Amino acid sequence: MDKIIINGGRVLHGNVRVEGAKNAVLPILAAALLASEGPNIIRDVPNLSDVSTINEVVKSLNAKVEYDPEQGQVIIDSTEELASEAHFEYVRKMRASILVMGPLLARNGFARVALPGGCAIGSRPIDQHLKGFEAMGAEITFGHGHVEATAVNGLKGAKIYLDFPSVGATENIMTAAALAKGTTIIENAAKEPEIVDLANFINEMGGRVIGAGTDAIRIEGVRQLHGTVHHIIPDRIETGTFMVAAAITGGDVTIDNAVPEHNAALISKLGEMGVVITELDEGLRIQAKHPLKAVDLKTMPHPGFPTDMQSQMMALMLTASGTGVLTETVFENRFMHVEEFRRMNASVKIEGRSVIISGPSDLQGAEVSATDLRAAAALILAGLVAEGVTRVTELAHLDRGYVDFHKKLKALGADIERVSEEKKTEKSKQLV
Ligand SMILES: CC(=O)N[C@H]1[C@@H](OP(=O)(O)OP(=O)(O)OC[C@H]2O[C@@H](n3ccc(=O)[nH]c3=O)[C@H](O)[C@@H]2O)O[C@H](CO)[C@@H](O)[C@@H]1O
Ligand SMILES: C=C(OP(=O)(O)O)C(=O)O
Repeated sequence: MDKIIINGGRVLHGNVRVEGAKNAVLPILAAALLASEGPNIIRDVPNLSDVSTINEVVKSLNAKVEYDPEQGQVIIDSTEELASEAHFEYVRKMRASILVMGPLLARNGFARVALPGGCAIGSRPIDQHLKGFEAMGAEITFGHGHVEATAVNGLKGAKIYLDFPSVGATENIMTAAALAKGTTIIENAAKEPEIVDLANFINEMGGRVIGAGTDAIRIEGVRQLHGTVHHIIPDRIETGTFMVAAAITGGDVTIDNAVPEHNAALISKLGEMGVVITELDEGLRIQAKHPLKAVDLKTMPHPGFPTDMQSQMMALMLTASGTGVLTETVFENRFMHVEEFRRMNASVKIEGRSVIISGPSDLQGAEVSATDLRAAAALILAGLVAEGVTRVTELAHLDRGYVDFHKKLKALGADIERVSEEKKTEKSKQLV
C-alpha cells in the first residue's frame, strides 16, 4: 500500500502544468464508440487509472484501443460491430463506465450495463439518464444488478427536461441523440466545460450539437459518425487544486495551461479570501500572503462553485481567520474527509449539509486516509501546512484523477515523497 508523506511548512514557488481533464476524457473516450467509420485519435489524455479503466471498457465492447500514456494519446477504432454489455467489474471500479450506455444504444439499439450503485460521496442514481433514453423511445428494464435499454426501432429525437442539470445524464443523452432520428432538445442541461468539449468532439465526428454550455442543448441526429482528431481541454479541477496549494502555503505559483474562464467561481472566492490572482495568456498566477479571510461558499452546478473543489477549499478554509460556512448542495454525503481533518486537529462542525469552520486551526500532522479522490488531494494540501509529518493512505483514489501529484508539488518546493510498502520492506531488509 502506497503512502504520501509530507513534512509541512514549505512555501510553494514556481510553475506547474496541468493535464487534460479527467471529466472530459472519460465521456469522450466512451463517445468515440459512436464512430463507425475511421479511427478516433484523442490527444492530451492524462495518464490516470480511470483512463485505463475506460479503455478496458471500450476494448471489452469490441473496439480496438491503442493507448500511449507517454504521448498522452488514445486511438480508438470502433468500426467493427460492437458488443452491448458493460460488465460489473468495470462499473464497480469506475462509475463513469455508465457513459458507454448512450453510444451503445445509439449504435446497437440495445445496451446492458451493470448498475453503478452509490459511492463514498452519495447515492448517485441514474434515473435522469434513463428518463432521457425512455423519452427517445427506449424500453428500460432492470434485473440481476443490471439495467437494459432496448430501442427495437431505433431512437427518436425528443424534448427532455432534466430535474437536475446532471453532467452524466446530459452526456449520455447527447451521445444517444447524436445518431437518433430527428432532433433532441435537453432542457435544464448541465453547462460544465466538459459538456462543451464532448459536444465539440461529436461535431468533429460529423454530428450536429448546438447550444452546449447553455441550459438548452439541441442535438440533430445524423445517420453516421466518423473518426476525428480531438484535443482534451485542460483539467479545471487539477488547476483549482494547485491554486489552493499555492494559497494554503502563502506561495507564488504560476499554473500553465489553465483556462481562467473555467474557474471563475473559484477565482472569485479566492479573491474574497485575499489571494491575488493574475490571468496570464495561457495560465494563472496565484500569490497569497497569510492571514487569509474566512468566507462562506455553496457548491452548485456550473457555473457555480464546483463540488469537486469542496474538500480542497475546506482545507484552505481551515487555515483562514474567522468563521466560514461551506454548504454542499450537489452530493448529499460529501463530507467523509471531515473526520480525517479532525485527526489533524481541525475545528470543524457538520450541521446538515453545511460545515462550519472556525479558523485558523492549528493543524498537526497525522496518519490520515483518503475517502475519495478529492479528499485525497485535500488531505495532502492540509499536510503542506500542518506542523510535523502527515501520512496519507488509500492513494488509489488519488491516482484516479491526478498525474504525479506529489512530484508536481515537490517541484514547487514541497517536502513530500511517495513510498510503497514494497520499497519500505526492501529498505528494512537492507538495514538488517
Ligand atoms: C466523470 C465525471 O464527469 N464526474 C463528475 C460528474 O459526475 P456525475 O455525472 O455522476 O454527476 P451528476 O451531475 O450526474 O450528479 C449530480 C447530482 O445529481 C444526482 N443525479 C444525477 C443523475 C441522475 O440520474 N439522478 C440524480 O439524482 C446525483 O446523485 C448528484 O447528487 O459531475 C459531478 C458534478 O459536477 C462531479 O462531481 C463529478 O466529478
Ligand atoms: C467525483 C468525481 O469523479 P467521479 O464522478 O468519476 O466519481 C471527481 O472527479 O471528483
